[in-house]
Amino acid sequence: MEKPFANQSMAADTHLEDPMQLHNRTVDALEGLSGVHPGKRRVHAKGLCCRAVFRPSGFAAGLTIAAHLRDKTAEIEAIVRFSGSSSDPSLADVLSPGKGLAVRFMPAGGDVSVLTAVTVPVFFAKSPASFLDLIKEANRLKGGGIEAIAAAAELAAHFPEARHAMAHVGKLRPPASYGTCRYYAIHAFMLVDEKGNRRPAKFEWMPELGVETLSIGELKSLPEDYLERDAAERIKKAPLRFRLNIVLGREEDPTDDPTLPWPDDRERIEAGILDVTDVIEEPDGLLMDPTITGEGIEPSDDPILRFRSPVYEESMRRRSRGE
Ligand code: HEM
Repeated sequence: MEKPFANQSMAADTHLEDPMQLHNRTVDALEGLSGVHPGKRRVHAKGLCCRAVFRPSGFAAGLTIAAHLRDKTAEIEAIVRFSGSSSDPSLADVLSPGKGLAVRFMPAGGDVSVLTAVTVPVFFAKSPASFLDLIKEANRLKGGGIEAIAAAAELAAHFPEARHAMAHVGKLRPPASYGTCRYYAIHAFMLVDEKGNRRPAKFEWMPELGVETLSIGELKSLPEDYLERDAAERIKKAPLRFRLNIVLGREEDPTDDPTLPWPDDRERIEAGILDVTDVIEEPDGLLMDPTITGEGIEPSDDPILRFRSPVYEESMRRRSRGE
């Protein structure tokens, strides 16, 4: 069966289906959160780029022909970007609620594959239109000077589909390190095997150092960019290591709604180990579009996943013009 979009971003397709340019209006609304910061991403504005190597375990070879997941003797080059979720690049690390880990796998002779993940397992909205409504509402509440906690309560009341994500965000504590977070790619993807069989799966990164957060007492003396400093210091001594889990979905598990978690007991396969080895300057034109999956992994029918492609391209277009 033809595999549409397997090796390219989905931006062009969504442009055709979207004469209203919802993605443009969404980027406008994201800019409303903390203003325009020239040259910066419209969210996840503050980040640290690193070089990494991924070593597949080979356990996923029966499930997918993806070049970076099959061969257990391979060493796959990767670029990693850790980030804080805020739209404001000057916000102190401790104040930015979620953290991100975006990985660009670059297998020799195979397709590039991007995996973006954050420290909450579900998303706030199940459709692009409701996401835009939610951001507009967040902007309105901010304009009204409502305090953060009251604003969050109001958002949760107006957007019931956001309740799981809000509950997770409410429980987040500042991490000890980018290397001590568990990161979830949230969406379902379809794994495609040699015979063309497709099955739904999710991805998550487990930190080798374990999950570690900071106590209130430890927060007092932290520099604003403590996470970047910590990562740079740790990486000088030893790679930051993460294990990639593939979570296998069952027929009844929703693939089109990123606000809903899958049950905890789903089978997990350890697909490989990522070693983050060096801090680097951000390469020009780095775009972590999650619909760039490469052969062997396809975006699912999740409308948020597909929508992210034109949004990220628009954010990239603006920031690369220095806007
Ligand atoms: C409607 C849904 C979403 C919108 C509109 C959105 C928007 C954006 C934008 C505009 C950027 C900056 C892109 C760039 O300039 O390169 C970004 C980055 C990012 N987003 Fe999203 N996002 C959405 C959903 C998600 C979800 C579900 C996740 C978690 C899996 C996520 C994780 C990230 C991460 C980790 C980055 C930083 C990527 C990097 O380091 O380059 N986003 N997002």
